[in-house]
Amino acid sequence: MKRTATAREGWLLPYLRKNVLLFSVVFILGVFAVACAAAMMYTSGYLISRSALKPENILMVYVPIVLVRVFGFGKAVLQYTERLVSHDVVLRVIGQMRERLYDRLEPHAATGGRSFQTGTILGLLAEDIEQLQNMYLRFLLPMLTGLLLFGIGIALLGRLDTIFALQMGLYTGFMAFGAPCVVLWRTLGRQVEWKKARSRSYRKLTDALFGMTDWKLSGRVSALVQELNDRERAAAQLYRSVQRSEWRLSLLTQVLGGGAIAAFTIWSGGMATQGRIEATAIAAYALVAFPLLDALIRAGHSVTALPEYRESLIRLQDTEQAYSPLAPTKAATAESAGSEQTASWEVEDHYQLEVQDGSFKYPDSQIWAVQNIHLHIAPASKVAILGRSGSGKSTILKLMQGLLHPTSGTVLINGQPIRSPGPPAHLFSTLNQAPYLFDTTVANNIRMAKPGASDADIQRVTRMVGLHEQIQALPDGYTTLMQEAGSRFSGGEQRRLALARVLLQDHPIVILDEPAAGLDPWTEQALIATIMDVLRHKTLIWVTHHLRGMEQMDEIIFMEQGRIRVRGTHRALLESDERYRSLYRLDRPFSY
Ligand SMILES: Nc1ncnc2c1ncn2[C@@H]1O[C@H](COP(=O)(O)OP(=O)(O)OP(=O)(O)O)[C@@H](O)[C@H]1O
Repeated sequence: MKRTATAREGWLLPYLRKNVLLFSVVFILGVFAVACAAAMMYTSGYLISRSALKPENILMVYVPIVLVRVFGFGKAVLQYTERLVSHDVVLRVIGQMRERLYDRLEPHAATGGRSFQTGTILGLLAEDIEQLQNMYLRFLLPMLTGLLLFGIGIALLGRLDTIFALQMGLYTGFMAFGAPCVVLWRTLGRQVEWKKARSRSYRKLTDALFGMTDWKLSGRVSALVQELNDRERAAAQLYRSVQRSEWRLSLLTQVLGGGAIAAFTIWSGGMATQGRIEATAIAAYALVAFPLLDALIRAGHSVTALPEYRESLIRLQDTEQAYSPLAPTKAATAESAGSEQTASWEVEDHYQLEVQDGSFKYPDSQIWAVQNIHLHIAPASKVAILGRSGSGKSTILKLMQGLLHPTSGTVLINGQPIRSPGPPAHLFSTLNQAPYLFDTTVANNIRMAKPGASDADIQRVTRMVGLHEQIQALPDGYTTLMQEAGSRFSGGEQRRLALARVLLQDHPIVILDEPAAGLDPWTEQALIATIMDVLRHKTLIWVTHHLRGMEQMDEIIFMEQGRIRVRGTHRALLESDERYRSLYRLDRPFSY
């Protein structure tokens, strides 16, 4: 519920609200730091003028001397503290944002995800969220400080000379905000284009890295490098053009700032001539403008980066939406409305999965991915889902895990309809054909499934999957480094290590997504035998194209174009279904 509200409010407000106290402290520190700088310049100006009048006694300028030191010291301390607190709070916020995005993406990673583009995701996690850090540090906080000081400065000046205050208000207002807005308007298109080019570059680069072997085999690496270079160059050209506009803006504001100082000096000279201020205050008025104008210019400049922040925000919101579980059916929503009782899967040990007349259509598709599915998977039962590519096997898995919600019909766990954000992650483990082994020790690779697991726990599961002796024989036993992507282990051994992870996790339902694909028949047979043996007490849902091991399943479901074509035990299907029989013959030519 809380998560949904956060998603609705976007990526800025919830974090501002959550850390309002710390943000207020940063804002107050920022204002006081500039105020201290202004006070130091004012007293310095006064001190210079007073000293020029040759005071008879040093004691006559003693107080301004002390004040200059106090303000100078105060400014440094306040600025340092403001940086410290602001970075602390912003880094916390960035951490929370990355966690939020990760939570959204993680469930989809387990099942392959929807249009999962690693480059886009890396770009989001690294660059876009980083941009939002700047949004707080370089835009929001300086802008608030700048506006407040601008208001106070003009109001104080207005007490001395209303006309001059109005003129300066308009002049500095144009300098600080008007000129950057003009530059923003002129560079808007190029900024958006640059941001998109960067994002495309990220995508292309990660795509190229993943397919590097194929690029090498096709002998086209130099063409790829050339294309990547061209993209980078085009993006850099756009960036340079935006930068040039910003440098011009910088020059313009510095010149206008110089004009403001000159105007102040002339005005304060006039005021002193009229006897409305002391002559010693002329320099003070001229100097006090420096830090104030500086804060104002910084605030104004931050406006030019707004399109970048906006692009990052849009991309984050789009990704969050694309990876959120799709809206539950009206029936499921009505059933769950107002019921705050604990879902039964949170309290029971045995899990029963049901799909009642489930159908699903992807939002951008005209055809049903699955239609009128009825399934009942009892605790510890073994069910295989077979079918050609595109027949709807993965969609059923996603429906059962709550990653998708049926367009019509219901999915239940222990009699409770699954509703957003889906059943807890500790219900399902997945064993697939490409487990990733990280470049750390063998023990750590297994322990990642359950971070607190002891060495004895790890050895128990490696014994179960038949790898203990082999691991012990490695140069450093369980602390041997895995080497890149587990290259010291064969394909079959890598799957066994992944099976050890699944055993350590000890979740009640295990999804086997072609875990033996690509292995030779003997290794495949041995692996399947181990899987069936060590996971015999768990619910198994096995998605496969092959029929090896089907004898051991309680039910085989044969999918075709999103529907269940036939179902039954291996023996029953062999007897009754010609298609299944011929497939079995093809798959296992020597055993039938
Ligand atoms: N994100 C998506 N958007 C639109 N259509 C989709 C999407 N994912 C799958 N489909 C379509 O839904 C149907 C079922 O796809 P699904 O991935 O469930 O099949 P599958 O049996 O798991 O295939 P495979 O064995 O190749 O993984 C297919 O027609 C597929 O094109």
